[in-house]
Amino acid sequence: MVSADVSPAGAALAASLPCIVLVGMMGAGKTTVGRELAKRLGRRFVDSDHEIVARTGVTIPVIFDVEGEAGFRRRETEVIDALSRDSGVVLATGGGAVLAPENRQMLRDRCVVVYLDVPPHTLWERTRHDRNRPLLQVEDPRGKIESLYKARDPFYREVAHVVVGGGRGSAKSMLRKIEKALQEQCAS
Ligand SMILES: Nc1ncnc2c1ncn2[C@@H]1O[C@H](COP(=O)(O)OP(=O)(O)OP(=O)(O)O)[C@@H](O)[C@H]1O
Ligand SMILES: O=C(O)C1=C[C@@H](O)[C@@H](O)[C@H](O)C1
Ligand SMILES: [Mg+2]
Repeated sequence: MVSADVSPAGAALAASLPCIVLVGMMGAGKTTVGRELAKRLGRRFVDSDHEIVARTGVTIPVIFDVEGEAGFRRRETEVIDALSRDSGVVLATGGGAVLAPENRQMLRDRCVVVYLDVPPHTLWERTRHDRNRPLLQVEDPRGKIESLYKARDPFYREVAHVVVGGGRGSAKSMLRKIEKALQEQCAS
């Protein structure tokens, strides 16, 4: 179903690209911007975290409590495998989706992958009051974001076809940058 927000340029872009995937750290805006991007392109929006919650019927913190991070990662791989087969979606991933080599391979092979590169201090500002991210429920969440960013940035870059920076900008400005980068990607 094509929404009223879809521009002719957006529709043309959507038609010429496979599954579009957003990767990046917790708080990078994958869910927020991904939902808007899907509207602009007239695509269905899917989110691997939301799908895991829908399939299990419990929250992500509960999955981490019961099955540990390893259990959550197994579910994440299953869901990414299922969702990335649909070439007509915008897929927002969880922040750790790039950790498994098989996930990186699937995403890189099947999709156009966009890395939202947002600096740690901005990530911290956006996530500091949120209790829904188990990896940040530690004594020094700010330091944890910095170390996760350092460890994961190479994986995000490895899997990405396009890197969009400028995390201080509004969600709207991120959206514009992504659309421009995707248009360039299409033209190349
Ligand atoms: N460009 C932006 N400017 C300001 N606030 C933003 C921007 N993008 C997202 N936010 C806000 O930051 C918070 C986190 O955003 P969001 O949930 O989209 O991140 P995410 O990348 O999906 O994180 P996760 O990996 O945990 O799912 C939300 O409160 C959202 O409203
Ligand atoms: O960065 C991460 O490892 C995570 C990010 C969230 O999107 C969730 O997928 C979960 O909280 C783990
Ligand atoms: Mg999200």
